[in-house]
Amino acid sequence: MRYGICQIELVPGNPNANYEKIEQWTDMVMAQQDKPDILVLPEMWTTAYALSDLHHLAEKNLEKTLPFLKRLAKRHQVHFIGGSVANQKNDGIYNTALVVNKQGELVYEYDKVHLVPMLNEPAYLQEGQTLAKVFELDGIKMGIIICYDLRFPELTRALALEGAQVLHIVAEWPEARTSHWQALQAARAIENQCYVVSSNVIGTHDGVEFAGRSMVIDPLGKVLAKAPQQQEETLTINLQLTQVPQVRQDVPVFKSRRADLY
Ligand SMILES: NC(=O)CCC(=O)C(=O)O
Repeated sequence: MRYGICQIELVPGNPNANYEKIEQWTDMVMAQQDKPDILVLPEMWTTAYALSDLHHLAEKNLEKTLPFLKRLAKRHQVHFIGGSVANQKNDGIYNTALVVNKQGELVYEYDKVHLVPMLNEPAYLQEGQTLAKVFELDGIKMGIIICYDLRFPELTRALALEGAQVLHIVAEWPEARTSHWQALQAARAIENQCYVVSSNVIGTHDGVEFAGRSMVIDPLGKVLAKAPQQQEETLTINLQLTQVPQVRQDVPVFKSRRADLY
């Protein structure tokens, strides 16, 4: 499966500018001879962290982003791990991730369950109430979590126990905690013996500098690709996804784990 991973600088509080950026990026990446099968976008990519403006910027029930991604998916015959967006539901605004397949169908939707206090999310957003679940693209079981979720190993373990072979992390992770960003992704890959694919942003907003360094890590924890800190970048990489069963056989942590004790 060939991946195209988006690392960009967002325009905070300006969804139209960000839709335009993502459309241009998609058209550019899909114009390559060796086209990706799957594209990965970052967290809150329509608005960025313009939290105090979300009451008028958040879209209702994905009414803008879903048709937008469906249109691009069908135009280019490509799957989207569609990052996340500020999503107004009946009882408040959620940080909602979405996955759209190349037929233009919504495959999966997930509301971030761990809101990040360090970026003040709990003051503006509602926390999701449903555990992240596995979805399939081209017959491969996968999962998606959103940024701060990375700190909670239980969430990724639940996805791995459901059979996820690839974990996607869509993020706006700050530069101040870059060492955590890198170490935790490697830890999730190693302990769950799965691939980790992440998309982060660059730039600075409201005094917070973002870390970039979007990554691809294999099930042994080896970094296969890494974007720089302060540069827009597209990571393109072929993942054979054959390594997971072999690694799980060689180091059988899923057989050795004591589900009877914890
Ligand atoms: N957008 C986020 O969830 C940021 C997470 C973060 O800053 C951290 O975990 O540290």
